[in-house]
Amino acid sequence: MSGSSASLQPPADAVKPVRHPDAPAPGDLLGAHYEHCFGCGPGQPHGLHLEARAGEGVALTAEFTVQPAHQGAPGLAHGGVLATALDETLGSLNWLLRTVAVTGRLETDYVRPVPVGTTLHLAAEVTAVAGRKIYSRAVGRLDGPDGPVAVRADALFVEVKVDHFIDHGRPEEIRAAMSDPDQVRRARAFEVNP
Ligand SMILES: CCCCCCCCCC(=O)SCCNC(=O)CCNC(=O)[C@H](O)C(C)(C)COP(=O)(O)OP(=O)(O)OC[C@H]1O[C@@H](n2cnc3c(N)ncnc32)[C@H](O)[C@@H]1OP(=O)(O)O
Repeated sequence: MSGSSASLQPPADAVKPVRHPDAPAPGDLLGAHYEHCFGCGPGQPHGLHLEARAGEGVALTAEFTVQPAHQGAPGLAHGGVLATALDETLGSLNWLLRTVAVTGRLETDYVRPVPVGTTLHLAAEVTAVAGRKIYSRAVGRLDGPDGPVAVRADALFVEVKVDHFIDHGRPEEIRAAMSDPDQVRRARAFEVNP
């Protein structure tokens, strides 16, 4: 059974998403947007280390291998960790739009358990944009990109200004991220907002 709530249905005036001309080429790895991101950052020993790769249009694929640190029930991935994998994958789509946005709503269907050691193959796309609202969906499969569906999500991201992070984040982390020598990571976090 599946079906997302009314607030995840794009309104009548929603438009198709437009891939930014400077978006990474299809097949390119996106890389981590922040060293300490629990979803993708290399500086998080127990993080997901999710790797996303640009697709065609405003779509991408990602992979995440479930580690022992990600268990909920014995030998199985924790549901919150799987939601994180979906959130991170969906959030990465915003780099293809060159929009800074945060998750407003994330609805997840858990279809099959995901064992430790499994690589989850995720695919996500933006379906519509309405003003600051970005509608997207993702699916995660076992055993390969065409394997059985394990998880699904529909989401609404909301575009924010860089002030969102400056106003709400801790100054020490904001300062460190702003002085990250990796220009792409800096741009993804702070410099792409109009
Ligand atoms: C820098 C690179 C980032 C890469 C991210 C990687 C993946 C990780 C993604 C995340 O996990 S982000 C962290 C988790 N999310 C948050 O911490 C967000 C916390 N929430 C907020 O900061 C605010 O609630 C939010 C910015 C989402 C919205 O507040 P605003 O005051 O800016 O907007 P507003 O409340 O006016 O809502 C704007 C529109 O979105 C709609 N909306 C907002 N939240 C909604 C919601 N939860 N459900 C449905 N609709 C929602 C709202 O109804 C409205 O629709 P209309 O324009 O049609 O009136």
